[in-house]
This record gives sequence, structure tokens and C-alpha cells, in this order.
Amino acid sequence: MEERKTYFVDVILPVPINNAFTYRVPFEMNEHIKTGVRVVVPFGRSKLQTGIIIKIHEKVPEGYQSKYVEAVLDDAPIITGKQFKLWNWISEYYMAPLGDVMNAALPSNFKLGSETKVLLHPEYEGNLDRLTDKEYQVFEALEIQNELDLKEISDILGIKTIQPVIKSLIEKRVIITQEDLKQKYAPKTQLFVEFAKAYQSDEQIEALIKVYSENARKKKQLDVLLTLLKLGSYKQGESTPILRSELVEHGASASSINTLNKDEVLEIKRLEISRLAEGSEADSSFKSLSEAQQSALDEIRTSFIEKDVTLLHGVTGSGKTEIYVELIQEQLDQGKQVLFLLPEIALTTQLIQRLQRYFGDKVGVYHSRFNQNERVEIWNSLLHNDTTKFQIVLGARSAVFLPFRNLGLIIVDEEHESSFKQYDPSPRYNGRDTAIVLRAFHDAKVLLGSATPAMETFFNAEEGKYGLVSLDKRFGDLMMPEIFTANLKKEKRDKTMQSDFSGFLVEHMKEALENKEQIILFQNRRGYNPVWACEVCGWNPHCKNCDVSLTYHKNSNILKCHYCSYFTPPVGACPKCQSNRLKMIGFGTEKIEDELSIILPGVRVQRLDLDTTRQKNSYENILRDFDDRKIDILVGTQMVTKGLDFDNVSLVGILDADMMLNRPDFRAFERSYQLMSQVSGRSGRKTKRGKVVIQTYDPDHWIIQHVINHDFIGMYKNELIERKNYFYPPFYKMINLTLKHRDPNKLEMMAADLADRLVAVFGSRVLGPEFPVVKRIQNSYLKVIRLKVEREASHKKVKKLLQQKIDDFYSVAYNKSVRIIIDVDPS
Ligand SMILES: Nc1ncnc2c1ncn2[C@@H]1O[C@H](COP(=O)(O)OP(=O)(O)OP(=O)(O)O)[C@@H](O)[C@H]1O
Ligand SMILES: [Zn+2]
Repeated sequence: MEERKTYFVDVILPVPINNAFTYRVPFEMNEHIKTGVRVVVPFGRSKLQTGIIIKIHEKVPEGYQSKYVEAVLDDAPIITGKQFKLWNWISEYYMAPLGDVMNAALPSNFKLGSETKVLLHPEYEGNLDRLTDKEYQVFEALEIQNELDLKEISDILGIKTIQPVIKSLIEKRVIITQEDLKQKYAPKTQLFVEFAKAYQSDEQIEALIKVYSENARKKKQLDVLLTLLKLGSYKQGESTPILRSELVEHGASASSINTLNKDEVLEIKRLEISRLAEGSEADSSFKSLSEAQQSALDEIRTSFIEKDVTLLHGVTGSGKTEIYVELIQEQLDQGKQVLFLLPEIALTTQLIQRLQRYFGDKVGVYHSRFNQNERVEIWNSLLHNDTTKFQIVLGARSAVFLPFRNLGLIIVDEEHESSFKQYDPSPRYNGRDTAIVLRAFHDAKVLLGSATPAMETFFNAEEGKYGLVSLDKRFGDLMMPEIFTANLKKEKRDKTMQSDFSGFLVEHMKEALENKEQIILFQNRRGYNPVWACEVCGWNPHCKNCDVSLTYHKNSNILKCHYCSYFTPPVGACPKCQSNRLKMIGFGTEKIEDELSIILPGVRVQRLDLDTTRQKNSYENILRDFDDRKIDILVGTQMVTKGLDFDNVSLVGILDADMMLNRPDFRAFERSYQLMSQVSGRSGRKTKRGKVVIQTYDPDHWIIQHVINHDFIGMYKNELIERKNYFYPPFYKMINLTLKHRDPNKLEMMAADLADRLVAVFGSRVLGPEFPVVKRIQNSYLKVIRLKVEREASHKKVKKLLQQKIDDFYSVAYNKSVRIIIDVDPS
């Protein structure tokens, strides 16, 4: 850029507005301006925001005086052209502002804004020699002031381009952002000490000790050296790094360690502490594939010659993971990157551990709940194409946003899972579908894996759009579990129920326990009782902000709203009719746990749901205890359905199949089939055929029948007819518009207005407006308008028209107070 020319930049900001914002570049920044770098700009009243430059030009904005760029944060672009292409696709396809996409895409460390504060890193332990003057200035200021925001740092340094300094300080682990600290900073690496290379032989060590013991002033340092030897850091030419903290615990003085380091006798280095659970390092060689696995692998390879996307439909327990492992290794051998998408990282520890055992440090785990530094580390390593680490990234949906350079393969495991779809906040994107778009930018391949594929996916496979490989045998030739139903109608009539348990299920539980086998019980609700109702007048306590009943939580003895977290103590008498006959209807995981202690006294029961896994590691701990057989019965919500692999589970109980089947949602049957098959699949995975008991009032329901027969194709064919008849996916694409307003009357009018405008262009493809199942959340009323569009229609055209109509609608002043949430391909 020329020095004294006036430039403007278009910047996207993390705000929900569709357009980029134009800023003027001060002359002194001209040479630092590049597309893809971050800048700090004023936004709104006296606020600073970090944005990304997407365009540099000389066009003076018309109609307003543009503000100046405050600071340039990077010397090189932090996003690649391909990433930006993906952002644009998401923004357009999911009708989300680019700012929202940027927000979802960048690790929060990158989104330093005026509110971002930095602090000294809690683990920072000296060694200031490595700091530049500017870095040292920030360090000094932080020692005095505790925390600084970006503006303050800019003032202290007297420069506007502060990011290189901050970035380097974060990388050197001198500072940390406040956000990171809040996210329970957990050290993944620690300082280790060992003898410097020059002293790693018997003679050298001996000579060294002699020198130090002859000098009385070096007594303390001698102690350090001796302690280090005692701890086994050096033995016969072999050096082992010792934890610095351990050394200090054994009486070594920290300052002497530093002196020895300065004198180049000792080396201090930061090493990763193993992220693997104890004892899991045991076996890192690949398992040899069974014949069925091998032929599936061969078929996948063949399929990839012609198809870019292939579905691996492999029944539960068929050993899909080992096939993935082979495919991953192939990519690594070619120097390519692999993205492994999982529905929920937190719920897939078993799989992560397996992959880490095989691929060690090459595996990076990218997840928004984890440490932000680790996210940035993975991001940068990919951006700079550092092939020594993180060649395999395991991540939940947001991992599609990483700056891949050389992506060869994307694996989407459990591709049917609805959690691949983000609902809140915008962008409401589907990680699986986005991965397929990302694939094209890299000319990579995609493997979708599932025992119960999504209707859309299987449809695409049948149509030949995707390749299809089936693996219909369990590993080790084990039979699929035997599935029974417990007829609740009959048991109620015969009075064989024990509270919520059928006599049939209780019998089977007793049998399993006698054989010292374990049990998983699945109930799709947490808490004690979803509803408390008055037996006399039917009253039940509702959330004061939302249109839902409150759930009773016994441990904390409160009634709680699962939508807004409102809670209140339970009432003793019905406020409507004053009767005290309040009764529980339905049952959640907590109540089941209680009932089990009465029905099967002495049995060790553990719950696995959102309430019991809030604390860090509690999920892993519960699973470990179950694996170690310290738990007999695991009771859980959806969490117990996800890919768990235990040897000793011989019985799975599905406590309330009807509740799943009766949900008012076009996917209810599909989801019920998936959930029941998946949780059934946890039974009998290693040695002996497992059993499953499904409790239901309707044992003849066709979905239940297909579950019993392990007949995915039958379910698929039947459901496909329904979908076609009622204009649902995969034949039609859906877009849901949810309108939100505090005033139900205004909402009514506005929804009708919008619907009219839509009908004018889309005709009978528009349904509604209607109230959703929950019609008020957090004091806002909701109305939904659904759009069903033929699959063949141009999605670009549809969305353009839709956006136009929404813009027209908002151009009426009266309508401005309503919020519209657009959900493309709702899950
Ligand atoms: N080739 C093999 N050699 C030895 N053990 C294997 C092999 N393949 C799979 N297994 C074992 O079989 C079990 C099931 O495999 P895996 O968990 O990969 O199944 P899956 O197809 O992912 O099932 P799900 O869809 O139910 O999660 C695991 O315990 C795994 O270790
Ligand atoms: Zn509420």
C-alpha cells in the first residue's frame, strides 16, 4: 500500500448485522493493512470491537463520515481464503449474518474486544529474558495493575498495533485472557527439569558433582543436583525429565534451579503431561481387522474412487472405529490432515481415548468447552501447516471452522445425531452438512458413519449421491441383542407393576445381577418428576416466564424450569382448590434411582445425566466406575445412548418408549428408532448375546417392531412413504421462522402479516402461523411459520425471496419490535 494514500477497509464484526462496515485507514497503518487480518475499530457509542478485514479499497463511503481503524492486530492473515468461502456459504445457506458466523468460527481468544482483559498467567514462572522490551513493559504493568484491557495496553506501549505483542505474550504463557481463566484453566503442560545435554554421561555428571561440592557457596545448587539424581533423572546415559514441582517438593530451591539453568547445567522445559487416562497406554498397535471389517474397508476405498461422500452403515458394535483408524492412518501416510467430527465431545471420551492411544500427539481435541489456549494452539498449528502435530483434529461441529491446509478426509461419526445441528445462537448450521461443503474446497473425502443413519443421508445413499457400504455383523460374530417388550397396559391390569417398573423388567434385572452382569436403564428425562399435579382439580405448577410445567428436583428440593432455570420451592397445597392431594405424574432419572433402591435393595445405582455430570470429569469418572464394575446399574438420559462400549452389560431397559414416539415432531419416529436401537446396541458387546426390554403401552407399534427386528431398512422404507405423503424431508426442505414478542396480540398480527407476504410468493408451501409446543419462553410469546420447499428448488432463489419478504415486513415501522429466528433445515 502506498504511504500517503487514503484507504478504506470493509470489516466484518461479530454483530448480528448482514453488512460489512467501512472504516478509514490512518496513513501510518497503510503498510499493515491486509485482508484476513484483525483490526480494532470503534463501534457503537465509545465501544471497540475486533473485526476482520475482508476488503481494501479507495471508495469513500457516501452519506456518512467513516471512523478510523484503531489498531491492526496481526501481521499476517489469521483466516484462509477457504475458510472465508465457508463462512460465506454458511451465512447464505443458513441465512445468518456473517458476523454471527465469524463469532462461531473464531476461538474467543481471537475475538479480543474492548472488554477483553488480560492477566498474568497463573502458571507463569519467571524467565523474563525471553521477553522483548515491549512485552516486558506489559508484564511490568500487569504486576502492578493485575489486569489490563487492550486500550490500556495500547496506551502503555504508545503504539496501535499491539496484537503481535499480546499474541506473543499469550504464546509464551506470560499472560492469559480473563475468559480463559474463568474457563477453569487446567494445565495441560508442566515444567520439567533435566541435566543439559553436555552432562548426560557418567564422567560429566561425576565431574559436575565434584565441582559443585568443592565450592561451599554452591551448596544449595549441589543439593538440587543430588536431588535430581536421587529422583532418577540420570541413569547410565539415560536422561529422564523430572517435574519441576516434584523437585521443589523434595527440597530443591527454586532459585538455585534457575541459576543452574542459566549456567546451562540444567535444562528447564515445558512438556505435555499425558492427557490419557491412567493405564490406557497399554496397547497402541492397531487391531487386525475381521474379514467383514476388511471387506467394508476395501469397499469404502473403492467407493471413494467415484463418490466424494460415502456412508458406512454399520450396526452397533460392528467395529466401525477400527475401520476409521485404518483410513486415518492412510491419510497420515500421505501427509494429509483428517477432521473427525463427533456429536458431543464431552460424551465421547471412550472414542477419544482410543484414538489418542493409536495416534498420540497427532490428535488435537477441539471443543468450545475446553481450554481456549488449546483451541488457539490447534488453530495456529493448522494455519501454519505444522505437520508435526494435530494432523488429526477431533471436534464437535465447530471444528469445521479450523484453517485446514491439506485436508484429506472428514469422518462424521454418529452422523444421524441431532446435536450436529446448532440451534442457539445463530448461525444455525449443521456440522455434518457443512463438512460436506467444506470437503469440496479441499477435494477431500467424507465418510459418514452410523448404525442408524439419518433419513436424509440414507436417501442420498440410495439415490447414488453418496456411496453406501454396509457392515451388518457385530464384531466377533456376536448376535445382535434380543429385544423384548414389556406390555405396560397388561401389567397395569394384572397389577404386576412395581411403581414404574414392569414385573418383566424387574425379573430380567434380577437375573442379570445374579450373573454379576451390569445393566443400563434409559429414561429420556432428568429430574424427579416432570409434573406435579393436583389430583382434585388438575392444577400443576408452571414456570412464571415460560409456558411449561416445572420439574421437581428431589436432591435440591425445588421445582425447576428446564427452559429458563427459574425455580421455586414445592407447594404443600394446591393454590387453586386448596386440596393437599398433589401427585407426581411421569418419572425422571432421579425418581428411578430412588425406586431402584426399594425394588432392588443393596444394588449400586448411578445416574448419568446433565445434573450428575455438571462437574468437570464427573462424566469420565462415572464411566470409569462403571467400567471397573463399581456400579451395577447405570440410569441415564440420552447420554447413555452415545457410543458407549462396555464388556459386561447384558441388559438394557428402555423405560418409556411411548414418550419418545408421541412427540409432536415429524422426526419423532425416526428419532425413536435411532435412540432405541442405539441404546439397545450397548447390550452384549463382548462375549454373550445381550438382552433389551422396552416398556410400552403399544408393543405392536411399527417402530418398536422394527427395533425388535433390527430392521433399519424396513423402518426407513416405511417412514419414507410418510415423509413423501406429508411433504417432509428428504423430499422437501424446511425452513422454520419463529417470531418472538412480549405482547401476544401484537405477535398475532405481525405473524399473520408475515405469513400473508410469504404466501404471496410461496403459496401453499407456507404453513402456519401456529403456536409451538411451548408457546411462551422467558416471557416472550412464540409463533412459528414453516416453509416447505421442494428439494429440487434452487435454495439460493428461495432464500433470496424469503429475505426480501422479511426485509419488506421489517420496513413497516410497526413490525420492527418482533424478532424473527430463521432455522434452515431444522433438526
Ligand atoms: N478388529 C478388531 N479386533 C478386536 N476388537 C475389535 C475389533 N474391531 C472392533 N473391536 C471391538 O469391538 C467393540 C465394538 O467396536 P466399536 O466400538 O468400534 O463399534 P461401533 O461400530 O463403533 O459401534 P457403535 O455404533 O455401537 O458405537 C469394541 O470393544 C472394539 O474394541
Ligand atoms: Zn421458565
